[in-house]
Parts: sequence; C-alpha cells; structure tokens
Amino acid sequence: MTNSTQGLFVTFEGIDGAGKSTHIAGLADAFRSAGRTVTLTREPGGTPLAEKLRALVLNDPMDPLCEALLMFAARRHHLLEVIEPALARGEVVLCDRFTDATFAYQGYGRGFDLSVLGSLEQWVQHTGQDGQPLRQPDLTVWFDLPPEVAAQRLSQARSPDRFEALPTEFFARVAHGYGQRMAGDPQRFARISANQPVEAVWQEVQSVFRLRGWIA
Ligand SMILES: Nc1ncnc2c1ncn2[C@@H]1O[C@H](COP(=O)(O)OP(=O)(O)OP(=O)(O)O)[C@@H](O)[C@H]1O
Ligand SMILES: Cc1cn([C@H]2C[C@H](O)[C@@H](COP(=O)(O)O)O2)c(=O)[nH]c1=O
Repeated sequence: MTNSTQGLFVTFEGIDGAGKSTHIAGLADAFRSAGRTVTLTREPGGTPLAEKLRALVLNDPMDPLCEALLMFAARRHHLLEVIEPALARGEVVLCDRFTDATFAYQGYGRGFDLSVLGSLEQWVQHTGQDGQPLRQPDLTVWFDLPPEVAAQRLSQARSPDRFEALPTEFFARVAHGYGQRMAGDPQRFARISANQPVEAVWQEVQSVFRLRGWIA
C-alpha cells in the first residue's frame, strides 16, 4: 500500500478518445479503498480560472503560441491552487492530462518549438522554493490507441470540440509525441494497450498500480 503521509501525483495521457476518463473514477475508488484521500482533477482546467481558459482554448480559434501559453497559464494556476496543496496534505492527485499533453498536442501535433515548451515547463513547474526540483508526475499512464480507433469511438460518443475535430494525421503526430516523451523519461511512464475491451484495459490499468503497491 502507499505511504499515506506522502502525496502522490499521477497523470493520464493519450489522444482524444483513448479511454482515460473511463478508468480514472474507478482508480480513485481503488485508492480510497486503500485508505487514501483523492483529488480528481483535469487539464486544462481544475480551478474556476483554468476552466475559463479551457473553454477558450477548446472553442476559439488561435495560433499555436497562444494555445501553448494558455495551456501553461491554466497549468500554473491549477498547480499552485490545487495540485501542490493536495500533495502537501498527503493526498493522491489523479490528473486527466498535464504537460506531456502540451508537448504532444502543441509540440508534435501543431509543430510548435519543443525547446520553447521546455522553457515554459521549467518556468511553470517550479514551485518557487530554492532547491526544490521541478514538479513532475510520479507516474504518467499513457493510453495508447490507434487514431482511427479513437476517431471511431468518439464519433459514436459526442460532438467534437476544436481538437477532436482535427484529422487522424494530427492524432498520429500526437501519439508519436507521447512515444517520444515516454522514450525521454521511461521510468515515469506506464503504457497501456488501450485497443482492447474496457474490462481488459481496466485489468491492465489496475496491474500498473498494484505492481507499485499503491492499490489492493
Ligand atoms: N476499451 C474501450 N473499448 C470501446 N470503447 C471504449 C473503450 N474505452 C472507452 N470507450 C468509449 O470511448 C469513448 C471515449 O472514452 P473516454 O471518454 O474514456 O476517452 P478519453 O481518453 O477520456 O477522451 P478525451 O480525452 O477526449 O476526453 C467513450 O464513449 C467510451 O465509452
Ligand atoms: C492539457 C492539454 C490538453 N490539450 C487538449 C487535448 C484535448 O483535446 C483537450 C482536452 O480535452 P479532454 O476531453 O479533457 O481530454 O485539450 C492540449 O492540446 N494541450 C494541453 O496541454
């Protein structure tokens, strides 16, 4: 089981429709059964201000720099107002998307400069205390699904926002971006084969957390 005095920061990533949301609530229940307090949150969003930025960025046309800056502005507010306080209280933070999404979508998907994103990551994820390392997730669960399958699932589920309406070639670049992020920090990532029935994906997700002794 997890050390209940220590905060745990877990993020969930993948292209739109990969199946993250389907499993996050179940995981939260598993952590609660293990005696942990859970903060469930998402990006962009997670605070009233960041949710306003989310509505803008998901619906209003803008250039990739604007998009990246709004993602990081929302993230800074979310990090300081929600994530850091919850971790300081020793909670488990389950966050639907974080900075890997910015690299995958704005970087690999839109073609925005990765080194600029790296600088923004440094600025935004420093919590201000000298000597403190950059805030990064303890674990990132990547739901890997072929873009064609994700598109098929989403077409049956809801009307698309500005990102979900993009072509499968865009999502192929985003998926490649996630692969590159994982290659750059393999210890932090767990890759889930999301192209399976829901129950099989759930078994794989649980095993990632059981292996670490975090849930029963
Ligand atoms: N393993 C699966 N097999 C078939 N359909 C699935 C599977 N997992 C999820 N779905 C369905 O696919 C759709 C997208 O799933 P979900 O909302 O969990 O994805 P998501 O990764 O959270 O997407 P987004 O990031 O775009 O919000 C939903 O209609 C969901 O019911
Ligand atoms: C954090 C983040 C998100 N995005 C994109 C990815 C999705 O298309 C939407 C969020 O919608 P979801 O249903 O909550 O997954 O935003 C992005 O482009 N860059 C980011 O940093």
